[in-house]
Amino acid sequence: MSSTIWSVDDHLEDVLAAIRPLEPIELHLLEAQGCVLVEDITVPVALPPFDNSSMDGYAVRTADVEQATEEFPAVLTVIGDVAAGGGALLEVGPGQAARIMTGAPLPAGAEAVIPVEWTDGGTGQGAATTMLPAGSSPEGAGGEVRIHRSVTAGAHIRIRGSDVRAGDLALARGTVLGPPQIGLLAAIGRGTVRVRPRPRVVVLSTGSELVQPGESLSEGQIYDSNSYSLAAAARDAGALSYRVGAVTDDADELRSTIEDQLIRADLLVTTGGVSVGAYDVVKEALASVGDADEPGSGIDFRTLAMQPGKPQGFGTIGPEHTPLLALPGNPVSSYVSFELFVRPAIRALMGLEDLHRPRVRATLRAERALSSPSGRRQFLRGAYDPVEGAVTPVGGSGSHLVAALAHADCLIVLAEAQTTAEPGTEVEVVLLS
Ligand SMILES: Nc1nc2c(c(=O)[nH]1)N[C@H]1C(S)=C(S)[C@@H](COP(=O)(O)OP(=O)(O)OC[C@H]3O[C@@H](n4cnc5c(N)ncnc54)[C@H](O)[C@@H]3O)O[C@H]1N2
Ligand code: MOO
Repeated sequence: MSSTIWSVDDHLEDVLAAIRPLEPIELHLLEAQGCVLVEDITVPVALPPFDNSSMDGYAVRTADVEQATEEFPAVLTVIGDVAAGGGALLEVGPGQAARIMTGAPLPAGAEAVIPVEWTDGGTGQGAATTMLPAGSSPEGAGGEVRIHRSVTAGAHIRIRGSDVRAGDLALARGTVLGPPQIGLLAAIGRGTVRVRPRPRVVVLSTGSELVQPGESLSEGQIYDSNSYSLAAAARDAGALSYRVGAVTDDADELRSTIEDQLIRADLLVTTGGVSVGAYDVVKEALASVGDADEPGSGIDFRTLAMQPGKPQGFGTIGPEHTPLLALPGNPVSSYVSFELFVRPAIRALMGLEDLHRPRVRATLRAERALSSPSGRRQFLRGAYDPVEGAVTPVGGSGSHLVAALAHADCLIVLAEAQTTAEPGTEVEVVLLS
């Protein structure tokens, strides 16, 4: 570890400078959720593809219903049914109506649709509330219908191409595919799209004291929470995450585990073993994984001007120069480090433009002033109140406070030069959700 102290911003810049967006691949729609589109998508067929009804009702010619009222209904002959997805179309002539279902193609001759509630539904009674079920006349509607209201041409009709027309740009490259975008792609018949894939992120924790949840603890042992929180955080950031349970403090074992994992990793994250202790195995193991003949490879261990998260390792390893971030072991330190450095790296691999969490200014709501170490940017856990634009600290500054972290939804940022923050003053807040 060099004696230089790095700023949070310089470290982030170095991390992002080493990240290249992943090569695009063709994915099925649902697998592309959350991914960035790398092609412009043109509409091949108009939406809707044909003029169709927006209501269950009767397709009519407007001249036939011009004078229609409930007292003096227009009486039309029903020539049959048009159902959504139906085949051969009917033709509506003067004095005629076709019973039509929502989404069904408008038959030739018809100019508007009268909702069934504005008719007697063919019953000869008063206003209908619904159509008679098809089961009661399987051959389709016939007889007469009494129409109680007039309509103008085009009423209750969705015109072909009124949503998008063939040749329109459906989605531009660079679009992030959320549920409505995936719906549009499906609606225009696209089954697959070219996107940057989700990065595969391998998370492994180190420490001989670590036991997997569900097993029993012996004296001096603790449960491995980092590999869980960070695997979940990686998934939350958009990655496919692979959690590797804790590796003991043995440099050879760690090196061989990392080498084994490289095959399925676009990014590796380790926690623990980066400080100055005698068993800080990550530093020991990773000092020699870089290829000495390859410029830029290898892991650099640094001290950052931040709290928590002071010791950090970063570099690339293996034949593919896979980026690796070695985060400190304290649970809050590893989580905050993930938020600040790993999450943006995952998003950069995905080709997203927006790499960072939103930041807001909020009024500090606290019983006493907060203190922060001089020369280090402090990230305290907080609860943000968007209605009041206020933030309340949750727990203290200790980097072992996992329970407080679980009850926080933001980080309160105190700048390097700031050693106190008085209640009622404005502070910077990073929103975590
Ligand atoms: N003499 C010094 N000691 C320490 C310094 C220092 O500058 N001088 N820095 C402190 C800071 S700050 C941090 S942060 C930690 C970083 O330590 P390591 O990255 O080497 O992490 P470990 O020693 O392995 O563990 C630290 C702490 O976290 C617990 N831990 C580790 N992994 C997990 C896990 N997967 N799940 C839950 N908890 C975990 C571990 O048991 C330790 O309590 O160093 C300080 N020391
Ligand atoms: O940097 Mo350590 O992360 O202060 O606890």
